[in-house]
Amino acid sequence: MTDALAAIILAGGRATRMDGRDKGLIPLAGRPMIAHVIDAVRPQVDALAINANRSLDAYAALGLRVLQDQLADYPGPLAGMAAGLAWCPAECLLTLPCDGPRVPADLAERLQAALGDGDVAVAHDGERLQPVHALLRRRCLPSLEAFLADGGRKIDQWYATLDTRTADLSDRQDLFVNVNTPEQLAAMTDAVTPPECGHDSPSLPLAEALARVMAALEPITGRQQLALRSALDRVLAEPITASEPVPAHDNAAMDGYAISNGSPREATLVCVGSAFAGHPYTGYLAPGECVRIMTGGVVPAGTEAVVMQEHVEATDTDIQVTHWPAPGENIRRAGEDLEAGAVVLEAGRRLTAADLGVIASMGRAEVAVLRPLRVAFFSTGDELRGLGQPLGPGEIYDSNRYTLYGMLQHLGVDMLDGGVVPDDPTALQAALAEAASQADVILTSGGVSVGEADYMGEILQRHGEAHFWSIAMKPGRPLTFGRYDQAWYFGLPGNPVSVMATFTQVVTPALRHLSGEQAEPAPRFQMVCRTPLRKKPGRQEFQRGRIVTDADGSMQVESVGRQGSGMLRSMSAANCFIVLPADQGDVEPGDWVSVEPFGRPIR
Ligand SMILES: Nc1nc2c(c(=O)[nH]1)N[C@H]1C(S)=C(S)[C@@H](COP(=O)(O)OP(=O)(O)OC[C@H]3O[C@@H](n4cnc5c(N)ncnc54)[C@H](O)[C@@H]3O)O[C@H]1N2
Ligand code: MOO
Ligand SMILES: [Mg+2]
Repeated sequence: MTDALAAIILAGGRATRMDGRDKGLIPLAGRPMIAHVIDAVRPQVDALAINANRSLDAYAALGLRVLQDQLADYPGPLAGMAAGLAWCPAECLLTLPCDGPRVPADLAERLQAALGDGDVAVAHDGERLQPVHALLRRRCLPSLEAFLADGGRKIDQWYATLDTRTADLSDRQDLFVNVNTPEQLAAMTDAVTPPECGHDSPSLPLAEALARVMAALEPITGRQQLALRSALDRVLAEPITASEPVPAHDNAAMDGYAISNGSPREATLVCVGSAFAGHPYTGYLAPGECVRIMTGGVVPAGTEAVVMQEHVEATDTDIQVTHWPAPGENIRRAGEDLEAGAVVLEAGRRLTAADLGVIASMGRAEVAVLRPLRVAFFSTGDELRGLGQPLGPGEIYDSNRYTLYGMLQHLGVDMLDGGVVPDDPTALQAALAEAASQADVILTSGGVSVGEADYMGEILQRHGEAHFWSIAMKPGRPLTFGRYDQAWYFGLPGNPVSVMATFTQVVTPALRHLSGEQAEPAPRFQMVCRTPLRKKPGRQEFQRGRIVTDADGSMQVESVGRQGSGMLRSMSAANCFIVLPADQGDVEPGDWVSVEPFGRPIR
């Protein structure tokens, strides 16, 4: 790269082929077509943006700036180029279409070499100019704006007014192949899938997919005022502040005697009264005096310390201290638990059992929480039967709705179970529309891979908004995220273990965020693995493991055995995921691994 370069990928056109679908977002080898263009261009330029006029959120979710045409009615690529030049933070702007994913690594360099001191360099494929594959100087913007204002729409006509150079790219024919028909899409899929990677074709790291999901989601804001008990597991809508100190008074931590300040150590102290919990002693302790006090009793004024009754010799009227306490010993100070005015619990906290107690300790009977998230879910597949029905040939029972039910229940959401929907686009779309009319989030399982009965992505693409990801995670590679009407959509892969893995790793943090929760990621620990683990480098794996405690009390982890993504029993037998990084190979006994335990013992 010589001079600073920016690029704009043109996705603003009105698609007239491929059923009018937004070309850049059509899935190609598991990812939106434009993602392939982005990957190829990004290393060649200093700044990169997308020109689009619809599906703006879907484009923005790719992590790039999205620029819309300034002119109405899709006047063609020139309007996108104008938007790009107006934004262009560099001397020159590379332009290229979103539906030509096979961008050579030297495209920018070749155009730059041809540009010299001209205004624009345009690619030539050996037969004709390819006008949207161009490198423009930023100084062309006024000329372009004037051309458009005069009603100019033809790109070649505008180029004719400039110092236009030609870049011979006839040896880079792949660049000019774009996708207009399903057949071309199939051919392109083969072309962009490197044969040596096969099944593990270009994929997105899980962390990246999660970051994209989180960036897209807007937490709900509806509130409810609830009685304290009903607020368990709900998300606080506002911070809780202590109006009074807790405890309100200095009080005894032991059953024994409050002994007065300045009493000589050998003295016999006269017992002048009692301070039981709820029954304070109201007088002042003078030197040589003590008060019988019970745990929780208010410490009288003039007290130096509380001595536990095991450390005195007592008669009915006086005591002799055998182990003199340090000043302040066994006194719990006012405000040591909660200081007056302090924020005790932050907004966004999901209330635990301990939190209910803390709030109760301040005397509050009600709290403001966010409304529960409404999550609709259904299973997809012609082979699925409900429980209790007889199975026909090739049929299986639907288990995903039961694991989803369990995991959603633990997240405290309101659930709408949509049952099983067959692999039929009309029925699936109707189910999505129904779910979207009632829920904030729709979860489905199955039908998101590349099979001929995998319709979910296509339906979302036509009627909603979809991002298809091939995530470098095992199990759980295919995942669709998007929107249907106003509802967020997660299409989980059908394999039962994949459902649970993608749910814990993507859906759980997403639902927590949508619920307004300020959630911490699930904790992971390093542990020695005592069984061998088979692992091919390529995808981050979530193998099912069991944490076991040794005779000496130290924790180790072992595999639960076979790890197929259809073997749900492996999840049942496990109490943790063994999380193996993408580049990791086999694990030998004694190697350290990262472990993510399931569940939380207290919450
Ligand atoms: N040619 C390729 N095939 C597959 C790929 C691939 O990359 N290329 N990916 C595989 C991976 S990895 C997964 S995961 C699955 C995901 O498949 P789908 O999301 O399309 O799900 P289905 O095809 O509908 O079903 C897959 C599997 O799961 C069973 N299933 C589905 N729903 C349920 C349910 N509710 N309860 C129990 N079992 C269910 C279904 O019967 C299938 O056996 O794609 C691979 N293929
Ligand atoms: O990702 Mo799939 O879940 O390997 O079976
Ligand atoms: Mg499938």
